[in-house]
Amino acid sequence: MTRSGASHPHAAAPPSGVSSITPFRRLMIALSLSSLGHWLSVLALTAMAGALTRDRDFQGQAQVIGAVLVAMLLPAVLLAPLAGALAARLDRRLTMIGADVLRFALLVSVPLVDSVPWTLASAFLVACVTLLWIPVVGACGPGMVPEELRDDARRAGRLAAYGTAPLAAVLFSILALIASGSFKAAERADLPLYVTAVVFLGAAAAVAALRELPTRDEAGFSAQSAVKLVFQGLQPERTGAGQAAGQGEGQREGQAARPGLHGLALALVGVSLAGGAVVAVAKVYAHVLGGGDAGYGSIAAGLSIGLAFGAFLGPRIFGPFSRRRLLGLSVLVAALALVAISLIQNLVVVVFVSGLLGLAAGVAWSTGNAVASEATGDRERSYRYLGAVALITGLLAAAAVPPLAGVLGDHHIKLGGDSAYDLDGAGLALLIIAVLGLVAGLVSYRRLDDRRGIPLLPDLAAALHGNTYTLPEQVEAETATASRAVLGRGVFIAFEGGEGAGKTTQSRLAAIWLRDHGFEVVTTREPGATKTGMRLRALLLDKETTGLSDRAETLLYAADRADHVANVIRPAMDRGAIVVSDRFVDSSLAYQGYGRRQPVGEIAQVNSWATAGLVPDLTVLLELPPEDGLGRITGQADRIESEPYDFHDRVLRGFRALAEADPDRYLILDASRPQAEISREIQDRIRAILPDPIPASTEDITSTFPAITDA
Ligand SMILES: Nc1ncnc2c1ncn2[C@@H]1O[C@H](COP(=O)(O)OP(=O)(O)OP(=O)(O)O)[C@@H](O)[C@H]1O
Ligand SMILES: Cc1cn([C@H]2C[C@H](O)[C@@H](COP(=O)(O)O)O2)c(=O)[nH]c1=O
Repeated sequence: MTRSGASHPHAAAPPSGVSSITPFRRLMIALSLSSLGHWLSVLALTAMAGALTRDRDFQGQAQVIGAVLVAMLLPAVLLAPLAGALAARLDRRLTMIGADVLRFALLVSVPLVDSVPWTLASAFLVACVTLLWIPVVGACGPGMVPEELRDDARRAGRLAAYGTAPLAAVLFSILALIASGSFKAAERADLPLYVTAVVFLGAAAAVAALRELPTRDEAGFSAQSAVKLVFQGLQPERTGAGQAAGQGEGQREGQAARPGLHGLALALVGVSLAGGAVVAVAKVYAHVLGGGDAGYGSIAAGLSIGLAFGAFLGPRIFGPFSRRRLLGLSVLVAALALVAISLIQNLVVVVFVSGLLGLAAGVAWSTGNAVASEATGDRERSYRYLGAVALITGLLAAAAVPPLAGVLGDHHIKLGGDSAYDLDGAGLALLIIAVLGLVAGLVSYRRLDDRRGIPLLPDLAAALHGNTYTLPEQVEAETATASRAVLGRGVFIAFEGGEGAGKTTQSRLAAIWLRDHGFEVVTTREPGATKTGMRLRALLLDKETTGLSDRAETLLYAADRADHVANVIRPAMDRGAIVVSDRFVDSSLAYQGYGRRQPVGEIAQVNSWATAGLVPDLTVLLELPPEDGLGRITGQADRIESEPYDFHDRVLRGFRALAEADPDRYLILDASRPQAEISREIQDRIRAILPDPIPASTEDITSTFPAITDA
């Protein structure tokens, strides 16, 4: 049984316009070229290692190629903070141009020197230079756009940095095809190296043409140790000496209370291991399957194209499906794809199944990011954490899988009669990693699953149709709950949104409309609906209240809410009234969680206790850009309204994330539209949750609908 997800009449369009800022656009061109060079250099240097070891046995060749990958990943794991600190002291333009020219020179030198040690050394040096380049671009980009476009700028940067990977793989395959038809075996790896070098030269020229680079004085450099990020996990960040001294216990409790985060780490490791293992042996595996370097490039292309599609399409296709379930499932699909890659020894099949593995990994990446952001309330930090887990797992895969393939060696398995099955070392190593991935997938699915008892297949099928699956007995129970509303159980409707979005206006309009149709309605608000609440409101919103810690603020809002539920909401609902509240728990999740960057999961727990688990039957989310909402407010801004734009922007995004995570409970509306239009949509939705819907025809016939105007 399914029910429709919340209607989304207004999908908050991200502010557009970064591409119209010429210096930023030019920087993105330079970043795209440099990133293209980076991805090409990984393929070209590993191909060179393969060419230089072509006379060695499988084991020797796999190990040298694995060593090149390790040399290219190790600096990012060990030296990122050092490189960040160094880059911050250097001139930005010179660093970027110098880094590109250096990479050009290193790549040209590799075929000229033509030795394994120099190829390894160059791989390491190219990666070190890349490490200097990355923080400079990271620091320049956001400074070139206005504050409100910073998120867009970050997204554009990530697209340029990662979106070029599939292009690089396709280009490499084409170059490898050309080289195989034109050069001797010993020289076939040279062409991709020279082309990569030229791409870096192009990136240097693009930076040289960029006159408007911010100077070195501006802040914005950040490069954290991947190891530290992984060990720190998604624990709340310690921000002060007091916290460090006194809150260890609380943090441990918080971590344990955040459901699914252990499953999250395991899922990320599982999927990165599967992807990393394919990359680690793709070169030798393609050779075993008779594909040469073009085959190697095709496997990389399959993987990276799948990854891009998965990351982009996953959240769109599986919209209403539980993200936690989806994360566990995508790890299982990636591991199963790896089983197929290891056993079906046909290059074309391997390329396509690599695409499937990439697709699953992309879905896991975007879903993992959403799950982590939801738990921490900090998208950037979650993103960095995911990147660090993928990097370290990739490094381990590159270091361990090729030697494992060599040690395992080839196996000739007799299947009875004349038939036999050949399983080479690479295939066997991939099979072992696939089994590990399956275990990680199963355990993480169990730990992450937040819809236990709901069968998976109908749930998935409903999600693909844009709906959320509901058990028949659940629907009956919900209908019965609604029916009891007029018989003594009440209905609870909350209005949420940023400052000046129109919550007070719309909650009043809804209440008038409901009363007009005979319901007992209690309108209320947070904070400050009770006597104690009014004192808390004064304390919380008074600008004289300075130095209030984020945790104390959260608890004061929760205290107001506890009093509100116990003395106003519950009693009204118990006598069957409809309660309409201007703000409820989601305000704390959005303001104190996303706005103040505190863990959303922990705030939800505190509030669940404070409200004895009360959840609105419907939450109307009024979305309005902060500048518009704050512009609507007349009079002095209070303590929260006075927070910077960034804060209110995080709050807006926080509300959206909450609504998207539970679409059935929300009605998301574009609050910039005329009041009457908004209130009409709210009435339609309220009608649907009332036990005895007010027939629209009644209104038409009797014209009882009051002419409501804003007082
Ligand atoms: N749809 C609308 N279009 C234009 N103005 C509106 C709209 N809805 C409300 N307003 C006006 O915006 C101002 C703020 O509205 P309202 O007090 O309802 O917002 P709010 O979300 O409750 O604000 P706050 O966060 O301060 O509680 C009021 O002057 C109101 O008349
Ligand atoms: C319930 C709640 C509120 N806030 C903030 C949001 C607003 O800035 C004020 C309340 O003012 P309003 O004019 O009545 O909307 O408080 C919050 O930060 N956390 C909460 O839980």
